Amino acid sequence: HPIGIVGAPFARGQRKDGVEKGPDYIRRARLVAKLGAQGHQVKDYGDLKFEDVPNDEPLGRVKMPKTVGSANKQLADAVKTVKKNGQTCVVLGGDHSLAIGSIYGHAAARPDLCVVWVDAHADINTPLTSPTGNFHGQPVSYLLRELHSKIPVIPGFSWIKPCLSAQDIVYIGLRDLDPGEHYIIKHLGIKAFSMTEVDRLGIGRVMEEACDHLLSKGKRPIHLSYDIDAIDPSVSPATGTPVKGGLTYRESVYVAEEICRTGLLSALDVVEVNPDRGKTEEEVSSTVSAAVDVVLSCFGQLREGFHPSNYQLP
Ligand SMILES: N[C@@H](CC/C=C/[B-](O)(O)O)C(=O)O
Ligand SMILES: [Mn+2]
Ligand SMILES: [Mn+2]
Ligand SMILES: [Mn+2]
Repeated sequence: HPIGIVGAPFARGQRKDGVEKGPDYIRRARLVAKLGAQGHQVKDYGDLKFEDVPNDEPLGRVKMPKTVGSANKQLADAVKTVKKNGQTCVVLGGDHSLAIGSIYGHAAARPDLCVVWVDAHADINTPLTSPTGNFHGQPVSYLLRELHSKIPVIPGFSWIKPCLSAQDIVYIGLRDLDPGEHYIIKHLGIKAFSMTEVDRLGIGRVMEEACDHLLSKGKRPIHLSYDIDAIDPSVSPATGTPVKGGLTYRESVYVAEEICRTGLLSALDVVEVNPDRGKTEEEVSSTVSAAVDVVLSCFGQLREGFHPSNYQLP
């Protein structure tokens, strides 16, 4: 499939400046050229322009709801357009609150989608369970039908209707959850492979079981929402909420290789790359290059090697 790239330089889902630079740093690592070299037709739609909504009062602990709501409405429309154009959509973040718009817009075009959420965190706090009020820790709660009654009316969010059921999402990489999130995952029976399962089963079995769970009733489009903080901070330190004991570089690539192998990848978010959180140039480049390798592996880059179909041995 052809690929459509959307830059989403958004930071208002959390409090640490710099994550809005993610799209720029990933593009500067030549993502578009590298995807082209892999034989893909790539259209780069450029960066969305996000403006703070004026007099955006906090709602309890929840900060800048109108700004977050309007940015995600804008992103939802952009993602829907990319899908209507028959492209696999790649959203470059920006913080993880963007998954609200990305998944909503994707579901508008492909209502039968399922979600693979790769993250140290579950991002499933409701506004009432959130310990920080940061929206990047809440996106999944707005998308799940089963949690609809637990979400209060929020200015700027009236456009959102839940578009996912609990069995339509699988988590990989979890290792830092709040009590409310753990309660929700257990009570809704959401399939979750924390780092304990990654250690116990190995990433091979985890991917096998994750795909079996989501695709047991037949093929359907996959939305892969990849938070760079799923990967161990020794590989990707330049991010807002690093947590030790994460995916190795090899595991982070294997996840993408296996999603690619399903042939069902329909949209990808790569979020939470924050160049300002790298203590050294090397930390920033290591984080950005991990993000680029996740994308390239989602679109066919293989460690076993590759040769063009028309290759002639000289
Ligand atoms: N659970 C914490 C951390 C949220 C982390 C969000 B991230 O996964 O998008 O990095 C919160 O709710 O504030
Ligand atoms: Mn996240
Ligand atoms: Mn995270
Ligand atoms: Mn984060």
